[in-house]
Amino acid sequence: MTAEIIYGSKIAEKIRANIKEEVQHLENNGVRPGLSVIIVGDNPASKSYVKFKQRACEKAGIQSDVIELPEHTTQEELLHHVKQLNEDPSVHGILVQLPLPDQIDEKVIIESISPEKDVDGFHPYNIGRLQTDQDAFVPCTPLGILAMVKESNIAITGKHVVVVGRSNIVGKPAGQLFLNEHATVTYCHSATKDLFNITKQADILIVAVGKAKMIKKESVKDGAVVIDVGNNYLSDGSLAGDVDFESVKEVASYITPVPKGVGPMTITMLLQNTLKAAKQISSKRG
Ligand SMILES: Nc1nc2c(c(=O)[nH]1)N[C@@H](CN(C=O)c1ccc(C(=O)N[C@@H](CCC(=O)O)C(=O)O)cc1)CN2
Repeated sequence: MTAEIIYGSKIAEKIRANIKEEVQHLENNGVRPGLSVIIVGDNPASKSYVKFKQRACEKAGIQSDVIELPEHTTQEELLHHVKQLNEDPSVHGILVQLPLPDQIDEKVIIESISPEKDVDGFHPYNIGRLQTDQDAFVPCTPLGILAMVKESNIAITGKHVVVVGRSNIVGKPAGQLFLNEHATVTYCHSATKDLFNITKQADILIVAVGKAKMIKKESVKDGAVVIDVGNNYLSDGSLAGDVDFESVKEVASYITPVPKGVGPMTITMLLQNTLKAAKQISSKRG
């Protein structure tokens, strides 16, 4: 079997075209969706992700502003910036790029973002709503994964979804999202015993651990759908996923590549969440 490749970049193009139209429509009614991104420090990967976000916003007609703060920024200073954005009526979405430097507590910052502007979907309010299957801002990467799976007409109900990784950004909400779609979900992590025996039982395998090429074909069931969230920069400057693409594509039915797989969908779901925030906030204001 050779897997069908799910190009997130292609699916993203279609969704972004629709978002652009909706943004235009909203603007014709006097509301220009606005996203503010805060980045602290000089992490090169974070800087390039923020650039992707800015460029995507521009193309979709979304107003985007980036606040760049130095590495030594204190938690109080960052809280002050978030507070200002919470109060700014032209800002519909607020995103603090992660990771943050050690002197800042990520959880405190995330909780300071107004839940109605939390387009990353990381605030406990939105996480709680996702967990109780209510409308919420859902974290962009899991939301993008679900959109790719649905767009590829892959059935989810009753399927065994194995999530490798338990981060708050990807692993945990991805499992929750697929549970809400009536999958049977197993989480695996660094303390999981006999990991590859469990990955081999997955109908849909989502890997988000940050270890280049750790999943080989021997750890994947014939016909499984394999979603690779990894973005690992190797010493030669190349980019690798968490899945050994060349080997796993021989046994999987569907596989996402890196790059051009999950990454572009993450950015697209950020645009979608920003549009949703702008619609909700403007309709409340009347
Ligand atoms: N506040 C947030 N911080 C972080 C998030 C997030 O969703 N919100 N996610 C990740 C990083 N991330 C977005 O911020 C992200 C990572 C990768 C990509 C992407 O498009 N990758 C490309 C390849 C990149 C390259 O060529 O260098 C791809 O996979 O095709 C987008 C967004 C951590 N922080």
